[in-house]
Amino acid sequence: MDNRVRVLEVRNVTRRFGGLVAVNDMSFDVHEQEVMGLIGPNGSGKTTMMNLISGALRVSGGDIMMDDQLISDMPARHIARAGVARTFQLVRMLPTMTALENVMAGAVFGHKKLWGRALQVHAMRQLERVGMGTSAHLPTSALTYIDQKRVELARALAANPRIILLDEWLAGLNPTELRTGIELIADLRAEGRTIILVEHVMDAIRSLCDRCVVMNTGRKIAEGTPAEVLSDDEVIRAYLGDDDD
Ligand SMILES: Nc1ncnc2c1ncn2[C@@H]1O[C@H](COP(=O)(O)OP(=O)(O)OP(=O)(O)O)[C@@H](O)[C@H]1O
Repeated sequence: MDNRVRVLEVRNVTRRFGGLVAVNDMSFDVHEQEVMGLIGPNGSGKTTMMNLISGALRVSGGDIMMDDQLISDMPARHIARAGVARTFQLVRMLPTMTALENVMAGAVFGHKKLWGRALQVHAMRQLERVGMGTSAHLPTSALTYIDQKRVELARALAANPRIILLDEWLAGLNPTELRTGIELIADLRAEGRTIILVEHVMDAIRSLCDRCVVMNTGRKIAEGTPAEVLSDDEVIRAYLGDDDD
């Protein structure tokens, strides 16, 4: 019997850009406290799928449910309030604002409204959570890349999300930073959060993901544990084809 609690249900979701079908009839579930990897070659539709979940893009067809709420009909800010937070492939922060101010801005999108001193304390806790407490008052433009990524994660956490969408959050890190990053994501799962990550770093996929959904040209071509999908013939062909491009 499957005892896992489903938090997100993607059903027959399609997204077109003019004549291009970037996401084509995708269906998958995400369970509570699971790290689910959304993987696939470049241009296979992963970021578009994340944008559909967060509401940054509207679906052309199909449904996305979170618990019993139909989120694919909601504007992005309502989806955020329902408990979905994200980081971006390219770090997006206000460079002249301090780390703390950026994280405070993130808290505003959450489902728990905080103001003034309480907001500041809450934001500071999130920075400490990602090891950035001592840099709280630096402008984000003065931070290294990994530190900017940490602040971005703290900003996502400030909304106290149930589901966190990480789009290549581990990309561009050196091996030591990568280990720290992987531990941080594992800790988030341990504290009860559900994580969907788009990732190309195979070590991270192997060590973090409970399950992976593999996309190629907008479609799901495999689903299973990292070991299962990474030994799947169609998945191997899709990745090799990508290398030939
Ligand atoms: N706003 C857009 N308008 C038109 N086409 C788009 C748009 N966004 C994405 N696409 C196209 O949709 C397809 C899927 O892109 P997407 O960025 O989702 O892939 P991806 O798997 O995330 O790729 P990568 O691993 O390179 O980030 C690509 O062909 C891309 O050019």
